[in-house]
Amino acid sequence: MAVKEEFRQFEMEVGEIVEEMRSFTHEGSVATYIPELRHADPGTLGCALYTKNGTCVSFGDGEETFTLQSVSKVVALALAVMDSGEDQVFDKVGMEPTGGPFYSIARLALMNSSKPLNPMINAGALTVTSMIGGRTEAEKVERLLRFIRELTGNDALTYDSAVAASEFRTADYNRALAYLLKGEGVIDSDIGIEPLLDVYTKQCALSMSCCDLARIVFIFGHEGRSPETGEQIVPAPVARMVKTFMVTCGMYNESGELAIRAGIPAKSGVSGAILGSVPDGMGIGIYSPALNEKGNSRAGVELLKRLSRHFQLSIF
Ligand SMILES: NC(=O)CC[C@H](N)C(=O)O
Repeated sequence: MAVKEEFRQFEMEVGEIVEEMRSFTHEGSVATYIPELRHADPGTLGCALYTKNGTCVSFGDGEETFTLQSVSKVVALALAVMDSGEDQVFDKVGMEPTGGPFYSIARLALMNSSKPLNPMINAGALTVTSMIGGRTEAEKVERLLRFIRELTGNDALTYDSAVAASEFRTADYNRALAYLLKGEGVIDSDIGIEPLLDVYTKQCALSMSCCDLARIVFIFGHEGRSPETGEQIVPAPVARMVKTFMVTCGMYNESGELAIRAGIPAKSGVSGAILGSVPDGMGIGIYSPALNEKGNSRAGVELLKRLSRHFQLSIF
């Protein structure tokens, strides 16, 4: 009874915090460079917590669905390392934060070697996606879907084809990056660059709710094990590596500040999705599409900071 009461109190406090943070949605704006994303309602703020006893509780607009966008980079990284091996992946992609924006071409072109600095920027993510197992575009997409369904426990999960097509049509920066990387021999995708962009845009368009998001990150926070069966979905060292990238590069050039102010390994996407991992604790999934100037969810970042302060969730 006491535990139940405690949990109810906890739920109430989180609910209040979410509603308090909603005011920050007015300070951001929805991404428009992927045309389909501009339909999102900027006032939305949802959150879900996947807790240790295997239940998921959602708050605010937590039932809404949205696309992963760059949050998918953590999923793709785990999968590419599982499929192609750590050595192969990090032969092509570095491990260092950039301090620059996620889409930067200039940095890549100006470096001595065109090896992308890390897997969380677009150049690195395109390279990582090329190393997901599968001989054809369809096989790679299938591989991704199988993995994401395992991570979320949601067999119906798929990508939003309108968002994927919208990004594929307008992906000029990513197209430029991918061809540059191919020219430099970093990407040697046997499926070709256009099919690779097709896989990448479908990966970014994987569509889900905050609870799905929270379950994914819960698994990364629990050494890669399924919350129900304990089965190893992601090898523990891979889960640890992914979380470390979340701390150093997950929020792009806001990663340092978030590490100090929240101390929660997190990854964001331009849809306004954020996942946060509290080791041995909750998986946090957030959705709020109004973004700050760094491309991170304005209210989502505030919510993470506030949850961390209130419940003392910093890993440091
Ligand atoms: N930061 C992001 O979420 C970027 C993802 C988006 N699909 C892109 O490649 O531009």
